Amino acid sequence: MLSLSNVDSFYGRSQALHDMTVAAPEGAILGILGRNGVGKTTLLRTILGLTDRSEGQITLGDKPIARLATHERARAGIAYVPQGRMIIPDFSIRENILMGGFAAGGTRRIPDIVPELFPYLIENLDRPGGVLSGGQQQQLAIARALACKPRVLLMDEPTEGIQPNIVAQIEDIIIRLNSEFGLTILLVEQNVHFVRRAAKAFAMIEHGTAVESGAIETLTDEMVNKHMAI
Ligand SMILES: Nc1ncnc2c1ncn2[C@@H]1O[C@H](COP(=O)(O)OP(=O)(O)OP(=O)(O)O)[C@@H](O)[C@H]1O
Repeated sequence: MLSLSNVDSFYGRSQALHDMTVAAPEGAILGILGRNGVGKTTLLRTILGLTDRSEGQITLGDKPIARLATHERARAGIAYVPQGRMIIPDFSIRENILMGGFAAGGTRRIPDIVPELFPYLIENLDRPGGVLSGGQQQQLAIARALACKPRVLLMDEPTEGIQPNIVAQIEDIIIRLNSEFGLTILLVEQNVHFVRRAAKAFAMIEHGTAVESGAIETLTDEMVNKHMAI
């Protein structure tokens, strides 16, 4: 279980999270929903210690991690698949994947799970990351995160900007990472239909705080219309 309790988080003097309390059940997907700019990315960045300052409790299992450096949180088992994927275009696929291992100080090898999930990447290890399609870059960003052998994956809008016919493949990978490989996943996602299909629990974010949360079956259309309609 990864949980945040009464967390405030800041960029300079600007407060982006307010009294955020949210929990991802062990081995489950937590869907994180809300309009643009409400603090979903900031929530993931706060878990990794990537905002300027935060207060409150963050625990992974029974271990408090809020005071740890970012690399120590990675070593504790948290990996990040950021919005926009952040592939290094001039690095090869191999180099992009191995960077994830450096983040956690682990072994400098491609994890066994990658060939099983992403055969295309393994067949093209020497190609530069920059020539890949959006969907292939998303696969690469996920493979890079897996290289630090995480227990928990933080995924920020993994299907955003991906060709519609490839979106279902990425969604299936996310579901497999959870159901077959047991990863706990915090999934920021605009596609409510996918969240309902994949997640066990949800948190609806508004103004930097969780205004609704619970089992996915309790996410109503009224909540979606109230907090996500533009
Ligand atoms: N680096 C930063 N410096 C200062 N303010 C920031 C920074 N990043 C985000 N913010 C502010 O924090 C608030 C939350 O932004 P955040 O990106 O977390 O929202 P979001 O829900 O992920 O939105 P989106 O769906 O557009 O990514 C916004 O008001 C935003 O302007």
